[in-house]
Amino acid sequence: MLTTSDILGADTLVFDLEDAVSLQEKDAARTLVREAMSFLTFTDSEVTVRINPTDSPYWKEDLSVMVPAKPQGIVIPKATEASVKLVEEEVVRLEKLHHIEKKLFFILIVESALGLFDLKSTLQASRRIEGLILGGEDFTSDMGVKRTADSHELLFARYQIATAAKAYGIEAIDTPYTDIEDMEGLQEDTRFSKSIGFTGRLAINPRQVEPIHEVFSPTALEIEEAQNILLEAEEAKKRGLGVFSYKGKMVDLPVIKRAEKTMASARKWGLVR
Ligand SMILES: CC(=O)SCCNC(=O)CCNC(=O)[C@H](O)C(C)(C)COP(=O)(O)OP(=O)(O)OC[C@H]1O[C@@H](n2cnc3c(N)ncnc32)[C@H](O)[C@@H]1OP(=O)(O)O
Ligand SMILES: O=C([O-])CC(=O)C(=O)O
Ligand SMILES: [Mg+2]
Repeated sequence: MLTTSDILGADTLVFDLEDAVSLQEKDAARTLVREAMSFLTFTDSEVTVRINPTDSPYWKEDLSVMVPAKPQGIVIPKATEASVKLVEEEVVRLEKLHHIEKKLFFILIVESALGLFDLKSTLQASRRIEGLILGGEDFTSDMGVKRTADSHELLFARYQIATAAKAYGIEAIDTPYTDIEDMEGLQEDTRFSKSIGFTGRLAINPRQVEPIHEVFSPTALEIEEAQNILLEAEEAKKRGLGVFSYKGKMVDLPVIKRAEKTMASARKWGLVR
């Protein structure tokens, strides 16, 4: 999995030292990831490492082995204000020790009821935070509820995470879709994620990468609509109008800003120049 990971088309890779690794394999996994990072070159995807949580005996060793291997980011699971501060303190120490100039970024996984409640102070705990992930499996386990196909048990958490990420100008990344056979279900559920403000989603299997990208990239129709709105807005501006109608619907500044965001996203995806 490590050796082929760079060609899977993911924006960011997460090499996992946490819950996908059994307790007796923790040391071996750490060594394996370090070796992979020293021998392989990663050109198509950013590389991050998910360390173990700060209430486990593994996280310090994870950092002391991984920071010198220079991933671009660290994924902090079971994130709280206290755990983010602990990780940052240790990362700062290790970056100094190894004379590493480029600062690692953090992506947090929020996956407990308390974690969700304390989001604001957690997000204020470090300036390195670039993304927020909902960890749906741990979250429902902490809540003592079942994970269901329609995910109603995640609704409140999903809205909270998407809104908090937006408030702090960082990426909102949705929990993985765990049925790796159901591509239609993945896309339908991911369309919902996008509709409430998520900007990306974790993939647990290579087959999920393309369907997720398809949902998050703007459609041809969305691009055409945004282009038309921006053209009409130019015309309206010339006529001194702050508000006008497009296809019978009101267009004012927020709508124009949304069209600009769609075009920026389309450019980022390479869909327009
Ligand atoms: C709740 C949480 O914490 S989720 C996050 C932690 N969990 C994970 O990261 C799980 C990652 N995913 C996996 O381990 C696997 O995809 C499983 C167990 C879900 C399914 O495994 P499989 O049935 O073997 O998957 P599948 O048959 O689709 O694998 C096809 C190929 O993709 C590779 N592959 C599968 N998952 C991944 C992955 N996450 N990353 C990179 N490569 C992968 C397989 O090694 C296989 O490669 P090969 O053809 O060269 O042998
Ligand atoms: O990070 C992930 O892949 C998701 C996770 O931990 C969880 O759902 O508990
Ligand atoms: Mg988890």
